[in-house]
Amino acid sequence: MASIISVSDLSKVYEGGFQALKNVSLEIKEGEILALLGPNGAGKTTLISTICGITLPTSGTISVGGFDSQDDFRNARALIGLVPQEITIEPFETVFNTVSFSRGLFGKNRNNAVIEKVLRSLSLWDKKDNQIRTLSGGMKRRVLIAKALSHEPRILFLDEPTAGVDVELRKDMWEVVRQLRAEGVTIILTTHYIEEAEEMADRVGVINHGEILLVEDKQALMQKLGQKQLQIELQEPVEKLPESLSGYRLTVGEPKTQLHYSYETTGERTGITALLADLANAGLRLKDIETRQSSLEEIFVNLVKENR
Ligand SMILES: Nc1ncnc2c1ncn2[C@@H]1O[C@H](COP(=O)(O)OP(=O)(O)OP(=O)(O)O)[C@@H](O)[C@H]1O
Repeated sequence: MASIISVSDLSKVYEGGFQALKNVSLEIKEGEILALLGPNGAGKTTLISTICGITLPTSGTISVGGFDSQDDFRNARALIGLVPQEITIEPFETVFNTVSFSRGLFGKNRNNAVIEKVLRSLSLWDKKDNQIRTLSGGMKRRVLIAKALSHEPRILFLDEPTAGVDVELRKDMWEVVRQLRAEGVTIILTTHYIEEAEEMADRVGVINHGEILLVEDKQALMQKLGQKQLQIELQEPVEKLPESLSGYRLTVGEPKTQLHYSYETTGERTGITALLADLANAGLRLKDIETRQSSLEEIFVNLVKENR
């Protein structure tokens, strides 16, 4: 697949001297969904804003559909729809007019058929005459997407599309994104949620402290990230594990009533069923069990170790 966006050696130092991006290079392929995963302050929004030409780079270049993001700003920007993190829409305007007005901002002629198609695809058509202030939070987010799509961009940026959104609505948003991809739109979304990246993306880029740590196919990355821990609470403390359990990746924790077992979520077998049976056979009585996923922070620590 050809690149639709090429970011090359991009750095951004904000006024005041803070360096938010450090020599970022990134190729975004036409038609893919790329998730940018990173903790707060990693530089995700800065990267998006710079690609969209809203923030000026300190050094480096960006090409969008072959247009330089600075020298050819208008042509580059016309290819992009941007859905910002915050909801900023005129409360008393109707849905239809809001979206139609956005199209005009890109110098495109009024085209009711396009606006209708966009609103229908986002299940907003029956709300077209409603004032924005009467919509639910989820619908307002859809209006933001509709605005971003009003000028028929080939690329859509979604900055944390599901932050603060309930589970049901999050799934809805995922469906909308999938549909857009099926229509050939290239989608870049930022997220804190591994689950979201796992669900949506073709490729995942991990960004931390202004640096891209890696960009990989989702499957390959999930294999790396797919470690979980089973924490077992025993009724009585153990000093040493019985010999019959030596085949398991099992360690005694602190206090000694705790056992830790780590396993691959992506593997065919987790070994949990056999482990629990063998614990019972060894006479160890369980009080409680709990599982936990490696946190983003732990994953980053591991990635940083691996990548330096
Ligand atoms: N206009 C600005 N001036 C100075 N520093 C800024 C400015 N905008 C962002 N920063 C800093 O740059 C860093 C990266 O911010 P950015 O918003 O890109 O992160 P992010 O990954 O999008 O975070 P979040 O997940 O919280 O949205 C942060 O430390 C932030 O404080």
